[in-house]
Amino acid sequence: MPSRVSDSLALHPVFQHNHNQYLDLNSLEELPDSHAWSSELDKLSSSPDDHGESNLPVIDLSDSINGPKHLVHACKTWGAFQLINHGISNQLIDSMEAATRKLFSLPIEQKLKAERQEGGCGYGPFRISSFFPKRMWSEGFTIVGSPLQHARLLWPEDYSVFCDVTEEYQKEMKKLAGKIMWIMLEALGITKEDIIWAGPNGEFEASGAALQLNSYPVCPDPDRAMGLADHTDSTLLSILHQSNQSGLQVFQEEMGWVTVPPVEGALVVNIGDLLHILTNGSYPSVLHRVTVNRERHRYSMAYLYGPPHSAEISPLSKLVDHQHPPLYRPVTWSEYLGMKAILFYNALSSLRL
Ligand SMILES: C=C1C[C@]23C[C@@]1(O)CC[C@H]2[C@@]12CCC[C@@](C)(C(=O)O1)[C@H]2[C@@H]3C(=O)O
Ligand SMILES: O=C(O)CCC(=O)C(=O)O
Ligand SMILES: [Fe+2]
Repeated sequence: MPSRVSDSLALHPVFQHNHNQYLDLNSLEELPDSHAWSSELDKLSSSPDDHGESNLPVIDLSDSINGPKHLVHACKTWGAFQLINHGISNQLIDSMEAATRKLFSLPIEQKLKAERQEGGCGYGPFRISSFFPKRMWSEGFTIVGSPLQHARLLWPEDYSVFCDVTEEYQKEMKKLAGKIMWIMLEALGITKEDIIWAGPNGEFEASGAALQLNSYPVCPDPDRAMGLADHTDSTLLSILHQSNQSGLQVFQEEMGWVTVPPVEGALVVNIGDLLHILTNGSYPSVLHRVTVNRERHRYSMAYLYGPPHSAEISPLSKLVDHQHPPLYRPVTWSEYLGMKAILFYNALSSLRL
């Protein structure tokens, strides 16, 4: 069987890591015991289940004939795909990646000035870290709305460049996410009238989102380290840019862990738990994780897209009948994020009817 942390954690104890003792991962020549995952996992990079290359479909958004049907097929079979010709300019993506690199290259003491507090925005380990006995080989920065408050702490003289690029990036990602949502939903026969919270024009104006910037420094012992442990996103969908270094893997029932190599100009889209609920399981959320390497520092930017925080999400009535009863009870995004923080791998199944 493929190595999944979810398989080995029957119970989900919450580990209180001492994050006051931040380690500067960029300066370590050996893997400290606090970051050595070998006892929890099979070898990460040389697992026989890792095919080493991606079969994740590459979808061309500019192909109006075949694009939508390929996209929908990818959602049903993989829960993820790579998207090309998506309309987001290379220049904007490059600027956002440059801002991400600039942020993580700050000295650790400086980054800690913008440390994330309980579940909010700012610099720190992944929110799911407390479910694991070992620490991950990564650092993150979470942005919800404007990063102004934190950017001011990081660059007192020069925060506007970071704020401007994140604002523009989030604006463009929001439009793209809405577009992808409608391709997926229309294929299931869903129209604008079926989703009240999509707003009068169906533009998902009030949708919620977070922008998660991630850094995975080079690692002295990558086979025993974990960049980001396996998880599903608590979103409708997530749109990811990865720098030119592989590391992301998606879990596919028949193949195990499959590496998603960076494809020039492509964004990786993956289905989250809320779209799984909304579509009554037609589009399943996908388990994914990140491995690390000893050659190149890897960066990623994940746009985590969800419904308005207080909208009740439940299986769409058009997708439900006698043969297909609703599989999940209604839940709001806020409520679900709270559940994920306590139940983690069991959050989705706890909503099963
Ligand atoms: C909107 C959100 C999804 C997220 C929790 C958050 O409030 C902001 C950070 C997101 C993230 C990114 C990395 C993986 C993840 C599981 C985590 O620990 O923080 C996701 C959360 C999620 O999707 O549940
Ligand atoms: O870094 C990556 O490739 C994946 C990041 C991710 O899964 C996330 O931020 O939710
Ligand atoms: Fe993720």
